[in-house]
Amino acid sequence: MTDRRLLLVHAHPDDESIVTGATMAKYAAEGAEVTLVTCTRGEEGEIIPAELAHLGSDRDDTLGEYRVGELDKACLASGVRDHRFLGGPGRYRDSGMMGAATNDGSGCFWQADVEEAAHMLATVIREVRPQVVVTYDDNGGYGHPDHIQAHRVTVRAFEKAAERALPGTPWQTRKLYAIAQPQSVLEESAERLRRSPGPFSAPQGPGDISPGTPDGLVTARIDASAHWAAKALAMRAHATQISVEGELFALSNGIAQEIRGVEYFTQIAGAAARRGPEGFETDLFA
Ligand SMILES: CC(=O)N[C@H]1[C@@H](O[C@@H]2[C@H](O)[C@H](O)[C@@H](O)[C@H](O)[C@H]2O)O[C@H](CO)[C@@H](O)[C@@H]1O
Ligand SMILES: [Zn+2]
Repeated sequence: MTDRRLLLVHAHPDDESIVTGATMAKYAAEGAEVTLVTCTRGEEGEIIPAELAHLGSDRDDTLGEYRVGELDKACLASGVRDHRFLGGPGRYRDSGMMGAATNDGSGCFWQADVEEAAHMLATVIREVRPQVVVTYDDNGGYGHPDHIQAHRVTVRAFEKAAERALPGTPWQTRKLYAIAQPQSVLEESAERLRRSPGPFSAPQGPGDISPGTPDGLVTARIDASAHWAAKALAMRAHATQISVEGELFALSNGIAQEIRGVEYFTQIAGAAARRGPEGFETDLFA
């Protein structure tokens, strides 16, 4: 089926591969049109390779441009052929972690006018006309301001795109999903990693990885295990942010995580889902 269109909204170059890399690769490989919208260029990120430390915001401040190149390679690995930056490259700057002074920067995404940003995103939605849109939950997954803002902007854009008051042809996306990490999955993963963290530090508990999603809120389980290698290759492309060793990875905090081929979602708006015998949807387009 070639008329399936999936649009994903992520905060920084790296998020798309870490939490939805397998799902994107699966649907792209199956012939769906996959559009990725990234809200910032990740200018405030930490840098893992010492030889690239000069790119940092406290030195050359060229990490954003460098991460655009990393994202291009990651999209090639996952088969994503349509990528946009919200408002164009550099329109919104990475806000830094919650509480950082950079949260107050006038051009950062956390300070964006949500209506204005949602209008930009609604324009993309009306152009792409996706049946399915994916972004973060209202906590942004783990409380990063850019992730929280991406959720807010996407929810508003989902509504705006369908509003007749907005000039142009309305588009009602059929289903809106938030990325989920079931707490039971995180607990099992953290236990395995506590025993075998590879070359990284062992998480002390699931909370070292993510707050996670209560299992009862998870509505879709996408088994994209066949596309695990594409996800791992895409994650390797983000070398300033992610270290990959075998089936494990770590962000700049050095804490071991598993590269998972099964990814989970919570439907937050749209048509009622048809769940399978295990209580999950197994196809976002179902
Ligand atoms: C996955 C993700 O959202 N990464 C963000 C995040 O990066 C984290 C941040 O630098 C934190 O201080 C580290 O401990 C952690 O290991 C990093 O993953 O925030 C960055 C700044 O906003 C952002 O650029 C990066 O993409
Ligand atoms: Zn992020």
